[in-house]
Formats: sequence, structure tokens, C-alpha cells
Amino acid sequence: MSVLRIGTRGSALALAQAQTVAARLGAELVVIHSEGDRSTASLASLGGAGVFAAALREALLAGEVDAVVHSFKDLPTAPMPGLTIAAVPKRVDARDALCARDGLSLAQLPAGARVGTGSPRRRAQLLSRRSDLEIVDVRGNVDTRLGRVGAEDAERHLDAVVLAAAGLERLGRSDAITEHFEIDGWPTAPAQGALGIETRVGDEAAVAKIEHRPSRLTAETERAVLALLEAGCSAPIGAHALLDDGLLFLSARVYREDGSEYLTGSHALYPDDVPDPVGELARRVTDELLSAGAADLASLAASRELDGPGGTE
Ligand SMILES: NCc1[nH]cc(CCC(=O)O)c1CC(=O)O
Repeated sequence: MSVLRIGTRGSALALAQAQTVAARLGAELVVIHSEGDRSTASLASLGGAGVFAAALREALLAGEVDAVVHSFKDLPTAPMPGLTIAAVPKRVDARDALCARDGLSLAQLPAGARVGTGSPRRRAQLLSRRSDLEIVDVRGNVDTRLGRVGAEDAERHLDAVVLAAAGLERLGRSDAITEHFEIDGWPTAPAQGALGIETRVGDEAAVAKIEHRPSRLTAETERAVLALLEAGCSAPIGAHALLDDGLLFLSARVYREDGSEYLTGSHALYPDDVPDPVGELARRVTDELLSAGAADLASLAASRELDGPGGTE
């Protein structure tokens, strides 16, 4: 076969993560321009959530590339006919990080401080620790968000933003981090820190050598929580799975939008003992959450309708 062509979005973060994948596979990178240059009709027909994934998938289905690289957490949970997540490489840091002015931690921010995030989960988590904060809805890429921390202009000014440690690391911007939120008390978006390498069904072998089984198992277990709760990517839900000494552990937390309450469900099993460990473990955790009233707490049904294209994180 000739040189493998790997499709990626053109953002700095997408390029950074795709370059590591391409280097390991000796592949060539092809930048797929999403917004604008592909018809909105066909994007919409590919499904509302994950409009960024849709442009990449279209190029993959059209045979323009042999594989595409996604941030696994940005992928809708519904499978795409004809395509498959052929590899999940070794996952990096799943934690969220605070990037504040003057080296401040969350506890050190002054009363009423302005903290930026576009994610309902991060908003609820911030408010659950500091209900006095003013949460500012921010959009745009990582550099745009970081640029608002300590900005002179009063309207743009933020005291801090919350971002994924993984993205900052991949962009070489870990220097901006002033606090890491430990995963037990601050579970993050399902599959945060993981990549999903997608190919056409039948072409999996081309990327198989970068597969890391434990990373797939934990990322998929977390994503199964979203699927079972029928929640979209705007739902205030955090999940964390880990493999320890062969035991697969899953904890998921559902927040009330204002952060005033949350519910946690946790279970563990030995994956070799059951036929469908991912589904089984996620089912135990979501059954526990739902019987405790999680659907009412977080208006899960409403989060599906709110799902904008491309997610909110
Ligand atoms: N939709 C934004 C997004 N998608 C993936 C990452 C980086 C973290 C990762 O690779 O999971 C980010 C940025 C963020 O959440 O701060």
C-alpha cells in the first residue's frame, strides 16, 4: 500500500494530536476544512451532534483519506455505519485544569471572580465548589480562551478559565495551568484525554499498531454512561474509569446545573468475568444514578435538545 493518509481538522489542537499519530504510523496528514466548504445540508444529515466529526467522516467515506483522528470525547456515541474506531492510542491526562491570573488556585480567587467555560459540566463543578463565582460562557479555541485571562479590556477580562489538561499539554501550554483538579472530586467528560482513530470497516489493520487496549476499555466504559443515560454532550455529567490490577472501575457523577447538588454512582468488575464488561459496568452505574433520581436532577432529556453541533467543551 502507498503512504497512509490521515485526515484531521485544521485547528492547532487537532493538528498537534494528529501529528503524533501520523508520526507513529509513518503517515501523511491531510487537513480537512470543515465549516463552510462542505454543504450544511449534508453535515446536518450526518447528525446534529459532532459536526466537526461529520466533515472528517465524509472525507473518510469518500476515500479521500484512509483514517481520521478525533478527540474521542467530541464524538457522538452513536456508531457511524461503514466506519469504526479502529484504534484508541494510549490516553493522556484526563483531568481538567484551572488557568488563572497571577498563579491563583480556585480557592484563592477573589469573591465573585469571573471564570470562563462553555461547558455545563465545568460550570456546575465550579459552582459546586464556589457558588459565588461569576461563570462566563466562553467559546473558541484554547488560545482565544487563555488570552482572556487577565485581559485589560473589562468585557473580555476573566480571572481564570477551565480547560482540559490534555489539550494544554498537546499545545505546549501546560505553563498556563495554576491548578489540576483531581479526578475523584472532579470527574471529566467521558473519554477526555483519549483519541479515536476512525477507519472504514475492513481497514482497521492499517492503524492497529497504535491501539492501547486499556485506554479503549476505560474511554468506552465512560462513553457508555452517556449512551445509557441518553445524554448529550451538553449534559452536566462527569465519568472516570480505570483499570487497576485487572479490575475495571467506573465512577460517574451527574450534577444539577447550578452545582448545588450531585449524585455519584460507582461500581467495579473483572472484565474477563462477564461477556460485555463495558456495557455491564456502565449499566450498573447508570441504574444506580437513575434510581437515585439523576434524570430529574440534571434535566437529561433537555440536554439532548440543547446539543449544538460539535459539543460544548
Ligand atoms: N471540544 C474541545 C476539546 N476537545 C478535546 C479537547 C482536549 C482534551 C482531549 O483531548 O480530550 C478539548 C479542549 C478542552 O476541553 O479544553
